[in-house]
Amino acid sequence: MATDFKGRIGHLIRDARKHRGLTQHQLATLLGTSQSAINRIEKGHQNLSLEMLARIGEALDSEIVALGAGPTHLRVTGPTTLSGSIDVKTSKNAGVALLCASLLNRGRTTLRKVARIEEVNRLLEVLNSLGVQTKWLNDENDLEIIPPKELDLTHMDEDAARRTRSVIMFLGPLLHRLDTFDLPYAGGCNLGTRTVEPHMSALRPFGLEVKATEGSYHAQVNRAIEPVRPIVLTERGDTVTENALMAAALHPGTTIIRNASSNYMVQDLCFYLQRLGVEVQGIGTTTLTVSGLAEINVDVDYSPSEDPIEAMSLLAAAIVTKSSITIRRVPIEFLEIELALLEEMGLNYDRTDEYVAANGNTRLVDLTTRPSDLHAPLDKIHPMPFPGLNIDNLPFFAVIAAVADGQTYLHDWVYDNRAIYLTDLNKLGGHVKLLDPHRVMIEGPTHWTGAELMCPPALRPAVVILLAMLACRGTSVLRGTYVIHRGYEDLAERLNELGASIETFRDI
Ligand SMILES: CC(=O)N[C@H]1[C@@H](OP(=O)(O)OP(=O)(O)OC[C@H]2O[C@@H](n3ccc(=O)[nH]c3=O)[C@H](O)[C@@H]2O)O[C@H](CO)[C@@H](O)[C@@H]1O
Ligand SMILES: C=C(OP(=O)(O)O)C(=O)O
Repeated sequence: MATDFKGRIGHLIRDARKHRGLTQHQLATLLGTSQSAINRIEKGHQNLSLEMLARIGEALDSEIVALGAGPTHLRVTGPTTLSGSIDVKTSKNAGVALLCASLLNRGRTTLRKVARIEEVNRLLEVLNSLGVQTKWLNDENDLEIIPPKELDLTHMDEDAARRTRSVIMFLGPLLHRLDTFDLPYAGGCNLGTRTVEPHMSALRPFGLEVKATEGSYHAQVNRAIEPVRPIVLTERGDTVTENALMAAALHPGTTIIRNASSNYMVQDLCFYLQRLGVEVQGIGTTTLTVSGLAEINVDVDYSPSEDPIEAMSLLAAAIVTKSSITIRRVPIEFLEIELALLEEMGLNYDRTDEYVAANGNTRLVDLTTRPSDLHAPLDKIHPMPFPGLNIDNLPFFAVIAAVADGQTYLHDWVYDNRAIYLTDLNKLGGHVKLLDPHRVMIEGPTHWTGAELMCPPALRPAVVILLAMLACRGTSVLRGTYVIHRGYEDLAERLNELGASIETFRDI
C-alpha cells in the first residue's frame, strides 16, 4: 500500500512537472536537489516529507500535491443527458470590480447575491488584510463590506493578491487614499502576456506614476496633476475602463473617458457608482462622462447582474449533451450575438419575454434549449469588445463546433496563449487543429471518449474540457480544478442537479 501511495504521488508530480513544461533537471534546480532525486520521487522510490511535498507544490504552482482542504479534481461519468432548470449566477467580473469599487466608499456597501467563487475569496482575503471588514450575511451570498478609516497596506496578503489579476483594480481607488503604495504583480489565468500599460496611461492624468520594481508595482501620486482633457484609452479593455471610472469617481470635477468598454461588468460598476452619488453619463456607449465627488460616505445596497459567460457555459453544456434544459436569468443583452450565431448553426430554443435584473437595468430572459443538429458556420468565429461576441465566450464555441457537422474556424486574437488549450479536446476524441497560436480549426461531429487530463491553466478552456467530458462515453478525470472554482460557484454540483454525474475528489 505504502509503495502504491508513493507511486501515485510520484505520477502526480511528474504530470504537474510536465504540465509546467519543466525537465526533471529544471525542477531539481528549483528545489535545490538533484535530477536523480526527482527521478526517484516520480518513480515512487523515495520517501517524501510533508515539507518537501509542500515545496514541490509551490515550485509547480500546482494543487496536485497540496495538502489543503477542498476538492481539487473532478471525475465525470458519461455520456450525460441533462434536464431541468438552472439559474445563472451573478458575474465574477462585476463581483471583483465592485469589491474594488467599495474602497471608494467610506460607508457600508452591501452587495446582493455575489458569486461565491475563489476569485472573490482571494480579493476578500486581500481586502481583509488591509483592514476592510467583510461579512457574508446569509445563504443568498449577500456580502457586507465596511472599509476602515485608514487603509493599512503594510500587512497586505500578498499570496492572495498574486493569485488574482483583479488586484490591479485597486489602483483607481487607492490613488485617492494614499500618496504612495506598493501592489504585488497581478496574477490570474495563464493566458500569455497581458500588460498593465493601458492602466498606467489611463491613470497618469490623475497623477499616478507606477514603477515596476522587484515583484511589485510602486505607485506614487502627484496631487497637483488632474485630468485636463478627455482620457482616451489605448485599448477598449474592461478592467482598464473600470480603473479609470474609479479614479474619476473620487475626482471632484468632470472626467470624460473615450474608447471605454461598455461591457457588462463596466455597466454594473457604473450603476453602482450612480448609487454612490457619482454622476455617470453614456453607460452602454464608448464615451463615459463622470462627475466625481470629493468624498463618498453612504450606506449603499447593490445587486450585480447575472453572468453572460456562465449563461454561455450552460448553453454549451446543453448543446454538447444534446439536452433540453431551461437556463433562467440569462442576461440576453450580453448574449445576443452568440445566440444569433447559434441559431445560424441550427440551434433550436425558446425564449421568454424579457424581464429586468435586480440591478434595475439589465435585460434577462429564460432560455429553453432543444436537442438540435448543428452545422459549422460559413464564416470564422471571432470575438470583439462589446457589443461583439464576448471574448470569454469564444472558447465555448470550440466544444460546440466539435458537435457540429463540418469545419469551424475560431480566431482568438485576444489572448496569446488560450487557443492552444482547446487542443486538449483531442484527448477526448475531438479534431481540433492548431493553425497558429491564435487560430484553431475544429472538425465535427465528434465521438467523445473519456480520458484523464490535467486541467488547462485557464478558466474558460478548463470549463470547455469539463463540458466535453459530460458527453464522453465512460469515465473522465480532470485534475487540478482550482481554475474552474476561480470563476464558477459549485459548477459540478449544479450540473449534477441537472443529471450530470460529476464527483469531486482529492488524492491525498
Ligand atoms: C476581471 C475581468 O473583468 N476580466 C475580464 C477583462 O480582463 P482585462 O480587462 O484585465 O483584460 P486585458 O486588459 O488583459 O485584455 C485582454 C487582452 O485583450 C487585449 N485587448 C483588449 C482590448 C482591446 O481593445 N485591445 C486588445 O488588444 C489586451 O491587450 C489583452 O491581451 O476583460 C477580458 C477581455 O474582455 C476578459 O477576458 C476578462 O474576463
Ligand atoms: C480571462 C478571464 O478572467 P481574468 O481577467 O479574471 O483572468 C475570464 O474570465 O475568462
